[in-house]
Amino acid sequence: MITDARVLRTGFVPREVEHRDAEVTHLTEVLAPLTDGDPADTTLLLGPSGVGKTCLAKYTAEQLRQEVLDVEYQYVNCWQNFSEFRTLYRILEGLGKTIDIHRQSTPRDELFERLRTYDGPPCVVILDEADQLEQKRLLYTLHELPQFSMLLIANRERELFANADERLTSRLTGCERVRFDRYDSAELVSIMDARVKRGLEENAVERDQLATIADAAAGDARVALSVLRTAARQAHQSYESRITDEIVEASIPEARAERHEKDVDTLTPHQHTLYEIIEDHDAISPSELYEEYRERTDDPKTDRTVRNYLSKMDQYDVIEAEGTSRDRTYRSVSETFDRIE
Ligand SMILES: Nc1ncnc2c1ncn2[C@@H]1O[C@H](COP(=O)(O)OP(=O)(O)OP(=O)(O)O)[C@@H](O)[C@H]1O
Repeated sequence: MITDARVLRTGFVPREVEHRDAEVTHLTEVLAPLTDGDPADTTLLLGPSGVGKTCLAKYTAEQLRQEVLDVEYQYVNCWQNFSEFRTLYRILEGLGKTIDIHRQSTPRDELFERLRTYDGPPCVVILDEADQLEQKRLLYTLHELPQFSMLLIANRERELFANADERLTSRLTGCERVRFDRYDSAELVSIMDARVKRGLEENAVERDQLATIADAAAGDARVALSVLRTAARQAHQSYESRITDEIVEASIPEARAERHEKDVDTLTPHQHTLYEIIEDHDAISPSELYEEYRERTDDPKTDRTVRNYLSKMDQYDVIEAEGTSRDRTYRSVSETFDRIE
């Protein structure tokens, strides 16, 4: 059944991306100055979840690295490395510049200094979920340094600029933007089909079944591939020679639940506390939520940071099993926040 499990994994960067020619061309043009040794403009990649922003950023940077030997790229997920120190550390670590740096005691300015004095090959820095960075000074610094070219990935521009000061906002408002729309069903089918050809035995899944998965995924390739992976694994474990319709039907909620669990695993301790409070209530007002969070936490974040977390959590309701109370709570909390803003 499964001939190459790697190609079904979420983090897999395919050799060819499907249906994103215009976006690939745009990004390649943005990065073109690097082929002559010049820095590229800072670029924002914007769009909802699962539309290929991360995949295309990595793919284009990889293509460039194959074309120009003397170029580096570093990828950091700011959702997991939300503090300035952690993101800086990850970039320097990738560049082999963290010798002698102690996570507890090295001052942040020392890390910034290492970034400024970096004299290796030009480097493309991909900051995924860049809106989650708590402090945005790092963006300003990277934007100013000619050794680095930044690709900033976020769902919405508004969140990316949320706690940026005027200096940074004025720098970034003029930068390049690549916008991504949701896929339609036929596009999702061909994204899955390319993986099926490389990762599953022939005739393991029918096109109609891929269409059913695509409809359930509602434009999100991450969800579509996750359902496909769950179905293939299920068929494999049941010694089926092909994926049955029943397996497809069962895999849709299962993949959503699995995805949700993984998302919860990636929450930071503060985000986790918020998540737990929301879980404990059928509905909760933003002020009650913030109060309870302050009570449960020794070093609470500001109200604004908390709102930022919540708007991020709101995304999970898209992939959450339909109609659970948690789902509704997320929606009501973040909608209320939206109304306040
Ligand atoms: N055009 C494409 N061709 C092939 N695979 C794709 C394409 N778009 C997305 N994928 C695959 O779909 C999955 C989700 O894509 P990706 O992580 O790039 O989405 P995203 O827009 O960055 O979403 P998120 O905001 O949730 O991180 C990945 O496994 C990726 O490889």
